[in-house]
Amino acid sequence: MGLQRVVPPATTNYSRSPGHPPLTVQLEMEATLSLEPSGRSCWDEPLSIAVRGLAPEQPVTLRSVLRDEKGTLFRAHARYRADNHGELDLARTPALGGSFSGLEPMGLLWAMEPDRPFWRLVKRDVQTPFVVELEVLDGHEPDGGQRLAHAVHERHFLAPGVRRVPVREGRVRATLFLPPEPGPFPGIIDLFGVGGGLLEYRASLLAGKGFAVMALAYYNYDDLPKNMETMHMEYFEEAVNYLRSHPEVKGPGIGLLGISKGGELGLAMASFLKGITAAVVINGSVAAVGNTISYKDETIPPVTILRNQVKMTKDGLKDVVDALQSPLVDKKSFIPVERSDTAFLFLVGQDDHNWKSEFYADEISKRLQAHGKEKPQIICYPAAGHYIEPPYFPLCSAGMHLLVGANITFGGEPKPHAMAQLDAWQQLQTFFHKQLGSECLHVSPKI
Ligand SMILES: CCCCCCCCCCCCCCCC(=O)SCCNC(=O)CCNC(=O)[C@H](O)C(C)(C)COP(=O)(O)OP(=O)(O)OC[C@H]1O[C@@H](n2cnc3c(N)ncnc32)[C@H](O)[C@@H]1OP(=O)(O)O
Repeated sequence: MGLQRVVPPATTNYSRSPGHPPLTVQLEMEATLSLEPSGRSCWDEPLSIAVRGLAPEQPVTLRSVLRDEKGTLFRAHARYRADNHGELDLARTPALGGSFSGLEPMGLLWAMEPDRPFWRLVKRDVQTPFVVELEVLDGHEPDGGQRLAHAVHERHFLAPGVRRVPVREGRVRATLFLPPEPGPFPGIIDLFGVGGGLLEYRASLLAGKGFAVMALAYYNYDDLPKNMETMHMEYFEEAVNYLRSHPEVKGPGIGLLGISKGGELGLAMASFLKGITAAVVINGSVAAVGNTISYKDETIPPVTILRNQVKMTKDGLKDVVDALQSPLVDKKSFIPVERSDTAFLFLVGQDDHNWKSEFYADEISKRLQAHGKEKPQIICYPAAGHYIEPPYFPLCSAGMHLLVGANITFGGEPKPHAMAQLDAWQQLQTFFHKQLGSECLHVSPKI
């Protein structure tokens, strides 16, 4: 359902000839809220949102809400004023304040905030959509005005025709997403970070862009280890071999995508394992952190934790950005990236407070070049934090860190972080299409 009824009557003055009093006509206009595409769309797709049938210059408030699968509500609102024709198009009209201000056609999604502190928007079951409710209220009180129009929109994580295949092969625990037939498709392994489990939403969205993407669990899932102790590269090697030999995956090499701890593991895979053509690392570390990485008879020990460097923010959160020893000091913890022939793209939030992502990317670049390897591409996003997600996920700037055991700041400002997510999503697709030799699909960079 894209649009719905409503309304109080709008009053319009029609001036007749000079000398006659104006004729006042009561027009029974219905305010409508329309979304394009209507009814449903993919989570990473931009939406056109417009309201029609308002009075000229009418002040209104737009509100959005969605409920996550654990029952937490995420909400945003913004104040607007209709134009002279009683219309409001979020692509042309700036918000006057609220959860965001200025021209933000998708602000009602990316600026959402949870009603539960330190809660992050996570999609657990990609086979169901998030249902977003939007409403238009009369006036500028986000909680007060009469409801003028209302719409319900489904945001899906599986594009039409994308296939979801659970994988339980040897030790590998994963879910493979395949684009609509026919293949073969460039293959990518997708890794999340500390917390473990099997998060599928990024892989499912990316499969909608023409890639065979395997979301790979590595701990705290099914019969995998409950905790991260030693990360054995042999497990990841099995996953790489599985994907490379899949009949719908195009060879010869595959891609890796990893965020945070998943980025660190991606780097280790690209350093130790064969068959990895391209890797995108989102805010990853070049040092082993919190656990040992091992492959055959080699081990990379974790960097030292500098507990006395944990700071407290003015909001009472821990800031751990200085709490890891430099891998230039703890040299044995530096992942041997110089062994890799993989093409790298580093996506860096310059306000990452989890760890020093920009420093790590620069050190990797220096190390690769010093060994005659290809210079990696590094894209830095000012004021973006640690959790660079697919487009329109609201910023999670603080939350429980399972390695620290306390709420920490992850950094980032909502607007620049949202812009970073949008750009990063385009950049990584372009990079993978180029490196893995597929045709570049058209993607429109709009927020
Ligand atoms: C003083 C000492 C100093 C030491 C100084 C050390 C310095 C140290 C430097 C930094 C070191 C960085 C090291 C790597 C940095 C990363 O890797 S950052 C993390 C990146 N995270 C990811 O990529 C996501 C990974 N996955 C996940 O987080 C999990 O899959 C999920 C999403 C929580 C779901 O897992 P699950 O097992 O199904 O979750 P569930 O059983 O429902 O809940 C588990 C816990 O998570 C919480 N949770 C669940 N869903 C959510 C949600 N949506 N939002 C928030 N919390 C949630 C629950 O409340 C629950 O907490 P408890 O009740 O147990 O307290």
